[in-house]
Amino acid sequence: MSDEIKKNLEQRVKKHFSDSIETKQKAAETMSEDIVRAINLMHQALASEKKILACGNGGSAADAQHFAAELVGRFERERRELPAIALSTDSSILTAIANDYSYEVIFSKQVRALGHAGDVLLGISTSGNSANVIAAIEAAHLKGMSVIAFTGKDGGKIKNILKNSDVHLCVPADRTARIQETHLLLLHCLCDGVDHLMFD
Ligand SMILES: O=C(CO)[C@@H](O)[C@H](O)[C@H](O)[C@H](O)COP(=O)(O)O
Ligand SMILES: [Zn+2]
Repeated sequence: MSDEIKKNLEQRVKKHFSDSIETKQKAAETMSEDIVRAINLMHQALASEKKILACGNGGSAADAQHFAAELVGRFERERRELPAIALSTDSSILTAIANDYSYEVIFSKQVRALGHAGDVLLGISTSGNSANVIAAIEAAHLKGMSVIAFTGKDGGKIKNILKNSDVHLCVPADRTARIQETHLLLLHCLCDGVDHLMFD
C-alpha cells in the first residue's frame, strides 16, 4: 500500500471518528430529556414484572440482541436477571413466518404471540421506514404495550404512528452508520438508567 493511500485511509478513519463524536454530542444536547422518559418507561415495566421485546433489521437486529443480552445477563453490575427477548434471533420462527406469510410480519406475529399489556416494545429502525418494525409497533399498540422507537433521519413513517405515551428517540443524523452508533449509546444509557433505578 502506497503512503498516499495510507494517508488517505487515515483521513477517512479520522473523519468517521469526528463525525461520530459530533453526532453523539448533538444527540446529548437534544435527546437527553426523551432518553430519561424512555428509561422511566422501561423501569416502570420491569419493576412491575413486565418484559421488553426488541426488534430491528440488519445492524439494528444486532442492537436488539445486544440489548436483550444485557438485560437478561447483565450490564455493568451483578443483579437479578431482567426479562427481554430479541425478536430477530430464532431462525426457525423467522424463516417460517417469512416463508409462509411475508417478511413484513416476522416481528408482528411474535409480538402477538409473546406480548402482553404493560410490556414494552423497543423498535429500532434508522430510517423509521422498515415495514416489519412498523407492523410490530402496530401489533404492540393493539396488545396494550408501550413503544420505545429508535430512529434517525426524519423519523420516517414510525414518527406518525407513535402515541403520546410512547417515546420516540430520533437521532439527529442522516447517515445510517452514525445513527446506528448513537443507537448503541442509547441502549447503554437505558441499561445504566434501569440498573440505577432498580438496584442502587
Ligand atoms: O448495518 C447496516 C448498515 O450500517 C445494515 O445492515 C442495515 O441495518 C440494514 O440495511 C437495514 O435493513 C436498514 O433498516 P432500517 O435501519 O432502515 O430499518
Ligand atoms: Zn451497520
